[in-house]
Amino acid sequence: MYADLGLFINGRLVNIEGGDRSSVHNPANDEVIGSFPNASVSDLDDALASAERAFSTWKNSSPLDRNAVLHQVAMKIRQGYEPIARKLTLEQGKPFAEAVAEVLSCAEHADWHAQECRRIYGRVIPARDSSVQQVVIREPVGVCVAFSPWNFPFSQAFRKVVAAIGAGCTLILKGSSDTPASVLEIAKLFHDAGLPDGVLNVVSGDSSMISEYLIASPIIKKISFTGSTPIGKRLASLAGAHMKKCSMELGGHAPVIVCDDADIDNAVKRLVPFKFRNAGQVCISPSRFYVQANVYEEFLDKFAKLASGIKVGPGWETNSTMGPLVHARRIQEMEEFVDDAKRFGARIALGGTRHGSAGNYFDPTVIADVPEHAKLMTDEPFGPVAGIAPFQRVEDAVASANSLPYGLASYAFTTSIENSHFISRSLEAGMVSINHIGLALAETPFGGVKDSGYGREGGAETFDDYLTSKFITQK
Ligand SMILES: NC(=O)C1=CN([C@@H]2O[C@H](COP(=O)(O)OP(=O)(O)OC[C@H]3O[C@@H](n4cnc5c(N)ncnc54)[C@H](OP(=O)(O)O)[C@@H]3O)[C@@H](O)[C@H]2O)C=CC1
Ligand SMILES: O=C(O)CCCCC(=O)O
Repeated sequence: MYADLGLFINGRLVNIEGGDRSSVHNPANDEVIGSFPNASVSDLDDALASAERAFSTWKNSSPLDRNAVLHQVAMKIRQGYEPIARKLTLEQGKPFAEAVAEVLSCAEHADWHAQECRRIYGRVIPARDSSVQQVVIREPVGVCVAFSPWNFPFSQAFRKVVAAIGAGCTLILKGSSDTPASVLEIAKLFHDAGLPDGVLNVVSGDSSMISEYLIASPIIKKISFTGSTPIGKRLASLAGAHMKKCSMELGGHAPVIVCDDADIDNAVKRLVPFKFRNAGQVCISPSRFYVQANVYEEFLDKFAKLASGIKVGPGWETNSTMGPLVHARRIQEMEEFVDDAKRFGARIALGGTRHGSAGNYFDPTVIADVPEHAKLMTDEPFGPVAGIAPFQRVEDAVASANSLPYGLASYAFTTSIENSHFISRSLEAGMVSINHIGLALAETPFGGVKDSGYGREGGAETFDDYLTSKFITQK
């Protein structure tokens, strides 16, 4: 259990008990572990007023002050990550070691944004007339709203928080109803680090009501969403209707191209842990494996063998290397992927069924000879299921990789410079990782193309969506 949760508005935790509340369940055993308040319109108005009031000051804050708060948060994370990680595992299910890694990665995001927020440069444009001065300054867009997902409930919210407040914006943050405690921990960290009241506010409750109400508010100038493509399209159309800036980090269905000149052992060693990390509930999880025909059986055997060593169990058990799926409906979805692949003649090389009868556990699953038109090769599994298919020519594998409307992460393993250049330049994706897994670092841009969304989090681009350029010319 964890203490009952509240809303965090204007620097205070409110609605901690009573009122309209919803329960939070432990995905490992479906036990109730806590509850959170369902924000009312009045609560949302309080959050809007708080963020708007705070923006009038925070927009003019010194980069040194923002730098100090962000570095202080990084320090607090490194000192106090364990209880946060325990709550994360309790509500999301991932192994404790993964939860610790997720929380600690945010200390790096905080440090990166502390450094970068001092480099939000404008520019002077040489004028045609020497008596004229022309400058471009970059200003924070205003009050923002962010919706973060349940799969990385701390880090995916945190990345939005550090970008918004580092740019001088203020923020209303809503996490997933499956994992509400993690985002509240972020608000407490920033409050304790000296972030002024109202710069960061956290609400919870009915996501549809909250997003429709906040996005329509004239106080909100920008939205950021991480989640499914269907919901992303719905929110982007709402943002469009109200002319709000928008950044979307949506679904993916990451292709992996393994060429016959690849180091197969290296590929297997890196891909198996990353495929089954967080039970595959990762938007950049490798999920469509295209393996060149003459190394296909070798790769398949080694991949399935290494995956068979994964220990499925509760995240708090030290020997668990894969936890449950976040909610029960995902079990049914995994079963549909397996049944559909079998109907199309695919071969189950490992797993294929739920694990046990209690908790949302599904066995690590490897399915071979999956045809292009099978559901597993067209729809994002977002679970511990890998679809593998052979290819003859590298061009054919790239064509298959690009055949879906997704374009988030992509991977390739090859020792050929020619293959590496062709693949990395031809893949329609926001991110390409070759011969290793090197994405989602604080200093590198994270985001997609096509139906995987737009905008970037992290890297030198991280503040772009929270700033606007103002051109000033003076004679
Ligand atoms: N890109 C990513 O990192 C993520 C992608 N996904 C995608 O979502 C799919 C399944 O996850 P699932 O949770 O069922 O997906 P949903 O699209 O139902 O929910 C994803 C997230 O969006 C929020 N949400 C749902 N409706 C709205 C709304 N109208 N306004 C604002 N927020 C909303 C949810 O919050 P709440 O739970 O409170 O309703 C949840 O946090 C996966 O297949 C994957 O493609 C999911 C998580 C992360
Ligand atoms: O699935 C997502 O929401 C983002 C994945 C981030 C992975 C990471 O931080 O390592």
